[in-house]
Amino acid sequence: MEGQELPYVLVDCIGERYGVYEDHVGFLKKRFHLITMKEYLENKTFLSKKIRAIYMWYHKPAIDEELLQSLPNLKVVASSGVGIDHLDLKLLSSYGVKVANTPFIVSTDTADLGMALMLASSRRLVEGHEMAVSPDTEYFPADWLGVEVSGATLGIVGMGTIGYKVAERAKAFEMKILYHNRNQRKKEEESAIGAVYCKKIDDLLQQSDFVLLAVNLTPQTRKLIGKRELELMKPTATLINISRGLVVDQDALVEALQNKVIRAAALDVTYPEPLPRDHPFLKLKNVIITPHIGSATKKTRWVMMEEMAESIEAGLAGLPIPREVLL
Ligand SMILES: O=C(O)[C@H](O)CO
Repeated sequence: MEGQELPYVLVDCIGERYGVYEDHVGFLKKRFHLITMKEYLENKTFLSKKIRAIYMWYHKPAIDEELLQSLPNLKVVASSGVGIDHLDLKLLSSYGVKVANTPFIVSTDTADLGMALMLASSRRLVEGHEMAVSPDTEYFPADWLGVEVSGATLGIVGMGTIGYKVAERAKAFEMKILYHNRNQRKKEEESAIGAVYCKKIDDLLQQSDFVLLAVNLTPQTRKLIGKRELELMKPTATLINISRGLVVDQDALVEALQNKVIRAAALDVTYPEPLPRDHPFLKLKNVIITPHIGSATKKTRWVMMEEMAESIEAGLAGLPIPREVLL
C-alpha cells in the first residue's frame, strides 16, 4: 500500500523481555505503525485520534476505561493467547471495540506442557535434577520412587480444546480419562479418547490420580478447587494447573501440600505471577512451578503474532474478524 499511511496500533513496548518480541517487529512494522505506550503518553494529543487498534501481547497494555475514553477511533483489540479474563468485554463492546484472541494455536503446546508437568511431578524430575547436580549429595535410587502415569486415572476439569488435546496425549499413555465440563462432549468425541463424563466434579476428584485443570477463569471457576475439593482428592493424587492461578484457592493448596492431603502439585499458573520470593510454595518439595509458559515455543508465538495482525487488519477493513471473541 505504497503512499498510504499504515494504521496506528498501540503496543505496550518493544523488546524489554516482556514486550513485542524483537523478531516479530519487522513483520508487524510492514503492516502497522506501532506506537508504544511510552510514545503514546508523551504525545497523547496527536496520537489519541490516530490509534485504531491495540496489540495486546501477554495482557499488556492493560485496558481500562480511561484508556478507552482517550482513544476515540479504537476499533479492534487483538489479545494473545486464549484466556480473556484480563479483558472487560462488556466495557469494550460499549465503546464499539471488537476483540480477537488466538485460541487454537496455543492449544497443542499448552496440552504438551500439561503432560510435561504431569510426568515431571510423577517422576520427581525437578527434585531429582537438583539432587543429581549438587556436588556434595550422596543419593540412593531407593529414595527416588515416584508414581506411575501409564495406566493411572487422569481427571480433566475443563474439556475445551486444550483439555481434549491433553486427553489425546494421555490416551497414548494408556491412562483412564475422566472429565468434568459444563457440557458433555459428543459420544464420538468421548469414545475417540475413551473419556468418561463426570457431571459432578466431586466424582472426578475422588477417583483421579492426576487432576488437571484446563478451564477458563470465570466467576464460576474462580477458586473452584478449595479446601473441600482438595480433601476429596486421593492422598496419592497430584494437581496440575495449566489454566489460571485463581482457579485454585492457593492458601488451601499450600496447606494441603504441607499436610500431605494430596501428594503433589505442578503449576504453570499462580497468583500473583511471579510469586513473591517468600511464598510458602517455594519451600515445598512437592510442588513444581513453571512461569506461565503454556504456549511458549518460538513457532507458536510467531503464529500468534501473525493471527493477531490478521485480526487487526480484518477488523480495520470492516471484514469479519478471524477468531473474534463474541460477548
Ligand atoms: O490464555 C493463554 O493463552 C495463556 O495462558 C496466556 O494468557
